Amino acid sequence: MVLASGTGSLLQSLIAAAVDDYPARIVAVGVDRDCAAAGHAETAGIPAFRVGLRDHADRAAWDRALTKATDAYQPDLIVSAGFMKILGPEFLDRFGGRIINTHPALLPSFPGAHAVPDALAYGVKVTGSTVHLVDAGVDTGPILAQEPVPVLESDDEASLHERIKTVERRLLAEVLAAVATRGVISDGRKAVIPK
Ligand SMILES: Nc1nc2c(c(=O)[nH]1)N[C@@H](CN(C=O)c1ccc(C(=O)N[C@@H](CCC(=O)O)C(=O)O)cc1)CN2
Ligand SMILES: NCC(=O)N[C@@H]1O[C@H](COP(=O)([O-])[O-])[C@@H](O)[C@H]1O
Repeated sequence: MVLASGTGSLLQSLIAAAVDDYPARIVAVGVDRDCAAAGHAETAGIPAFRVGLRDHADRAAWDRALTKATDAYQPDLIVSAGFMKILGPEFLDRFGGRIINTHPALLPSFPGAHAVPDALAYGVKVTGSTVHLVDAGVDTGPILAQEPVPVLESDDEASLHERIKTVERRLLAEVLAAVATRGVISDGRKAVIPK
């Protein structure tokens, strides 16, 4: 199960990876808004659903609806691949420990929805990609994998973000396969994928 909100290039990379003997299958795609990611799911013949915040009375109702829509597919794991909403307590109660997120920075640096422009504005020389378990905080969950990405003098947000995405597309597929195959051990702060 993949959650997305945007252009869906990371979703596309997971669709391309999840073939042959890859140890995971994408059972559905959930989005919170009309976005290209939903189109990629349709093109690939993968069921997709939309649970928009504005379609619900409040955040709790949205959380409940997203949980119900996701539960219908009985996913073993959930991947947040550019999903731009903070998952709420009902969703975390139901799927906690089984939600993987990819973040375009080296957490704990630059959490939140604007990591790439924040890193550029700060002037860091190295940023990167983080894959982590999702918890109730914002990008505070136990880290599963990280990889550095250099920031070039010539970079703008688009060029830097694309270079980070190139790493994310590979790293996310690798981490998902490892967790699907060997599971993950976490004490809530640190996480280890057994060898
Ligand atoms: N409970 C959690 N849910 C999610 C996490 C998380 O760490 N804990 N990670 C996000 C993905 N993400 C960063 O990697 C992220 C996405 C969005 C936001 C955010 O502030 N969203 C705002 C609305 C922004 C918008 O609608 O454009 C919000 O939810 O109010 C922060 C971090 C996936 N979910
Ligand atoms: N904080 C969440 C966040 O910024 N997520 C980021 O959204 C992008 C989605 O790319 P895509 O739409 O091309 O798959 C990815 O870089 C992902 O790390």
